[in-house]
Amino acid sequence: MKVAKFGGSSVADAEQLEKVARIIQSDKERRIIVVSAPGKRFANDVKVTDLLINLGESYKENRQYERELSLVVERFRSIVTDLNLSDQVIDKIETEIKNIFASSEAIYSKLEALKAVGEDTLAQILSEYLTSLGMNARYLNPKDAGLILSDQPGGAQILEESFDKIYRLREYDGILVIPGFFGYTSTGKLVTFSRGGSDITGSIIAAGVKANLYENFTDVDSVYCVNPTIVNNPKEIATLTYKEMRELSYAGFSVFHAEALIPAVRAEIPVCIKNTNNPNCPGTMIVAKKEIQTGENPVVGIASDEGFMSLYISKYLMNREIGFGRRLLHILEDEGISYEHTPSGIDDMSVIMRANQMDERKERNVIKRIKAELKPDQVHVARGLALIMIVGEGMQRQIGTAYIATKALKDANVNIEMINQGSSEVSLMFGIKEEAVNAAVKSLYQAFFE
Ligand SMILES: Nc1ncnc2c1ncn2[C@@H]1O[C@H](COP(=O)(O)OP(=O)(O)O)[C@@H](O)[C@H]1O
Ligand SMILES: N[C@@H](CC(=O)OP(=O)(O)O)C(=O)O
Repeated sequence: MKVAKFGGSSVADAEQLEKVARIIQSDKERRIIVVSAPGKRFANDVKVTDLLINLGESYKENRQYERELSLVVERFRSIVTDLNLSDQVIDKIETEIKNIFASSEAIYSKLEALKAVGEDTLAQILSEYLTSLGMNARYLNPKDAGLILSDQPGGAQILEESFDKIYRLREYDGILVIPGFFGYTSTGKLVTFSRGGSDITGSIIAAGVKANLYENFTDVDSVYCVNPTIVNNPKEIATLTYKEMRELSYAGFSVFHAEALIPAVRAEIPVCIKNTNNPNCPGTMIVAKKEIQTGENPVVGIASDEGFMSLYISKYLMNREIGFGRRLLHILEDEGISYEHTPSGIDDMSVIMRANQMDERKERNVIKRIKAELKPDQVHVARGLALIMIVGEGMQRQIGTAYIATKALKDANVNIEMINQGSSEVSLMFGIKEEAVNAAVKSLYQAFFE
């Protein structure tokens, strides 16, 4: 049995959905289908999830929202019309959205429910379309599929008890179409994963039913060794290990959600990234282990991501002060801030975190508390930081990777603000200024792959 997830680009319009139907039809093993909400049809288009978020913002701020609502409805209407389906589902969307607004739930719960309308509607449309083509397909709500999630709106996580129920989906002999991106808490409240989270739903379902393969259909032929929007026609990656992909997706390979691998890894389900627009292309396989041939490039990929900041603290004799790091991290914990890395020296320590977690108010609080409680010699914040991650299991055995990387950065005239080698030696990370990212990535690509 295979679980196939189709991303926003694969379900963006009727033409894409026709391709999706052909892919499902061409392999009887594709029994469970997970879908995103319609994504962008062209460069400046707006994803349905973003249309829903805009609608929610207008509602929350008591503004007129008829225009935002009609953008959502019209997007689905054109799909339904082009696929020659009944427009029953269109009437339902409007009613459902109005019911969400009229409910007595807290505003944040209403906005969560609203965000899920894109996936939920598309799954119903696809199921109806597959049925119209003579396939035995059925829409299944995530609650009925057994997706029980933690109560963390916009960042929910799967609860262990879900998996036994999901396993029972194997018993159904037709095709199940399940909306991605959301599930329910044990008290029945709808919660979403973080953005891009349909990948996570697919992985959970694949792990739950113990699928032979989790196929993740998107709009590129494979995972490339570097972001294709930075380097033209980069090399394709045929096989990656779970560990490599986890590092790369965390560090900016947005083609696959960073949290989506974990369920598949635990159940040892291989993952294949494939192109809906070119389904005969083999794509990229993500597996538990791979043989590393002698002479093979130790680096498989170079990922980059922007939007980080660092909090720098220095204090003479910090190394002698027991509990300094713990107290610093505790201050961040109190403000609800998670951190990514903590490079440190004898008398100084930096905490690297995503900048969107710390607005000006939080920054003032954090600095005030650090000054009062830790009495540092210096404390300051630097925004506009980008992280570049060089990844490859082969790096464990290869001498000179850091040399090649630092030379490439020097050749591109890029200043390194921070270096961190992961303990597993599978990744090497550099912190640089955001404006230098493209030049740095291009130079690193040349050094390792050309
Ligand atoms: N290393 C990479 N390899 C392939 N695609 C990448 C990589 N890094 C970023 N991407 C981007 O990821 C996009 C696919 O992810 P996404 O837009 O989330 O797809 P979907 O709509 O299928 O969910 C590609 O179009 C590509 O621009
Ligand atoms: N539609 C949701 C979830 C998702 O996975 O979308 P996509 O497959 O387009 O990345 C989002 O935009 O976040």
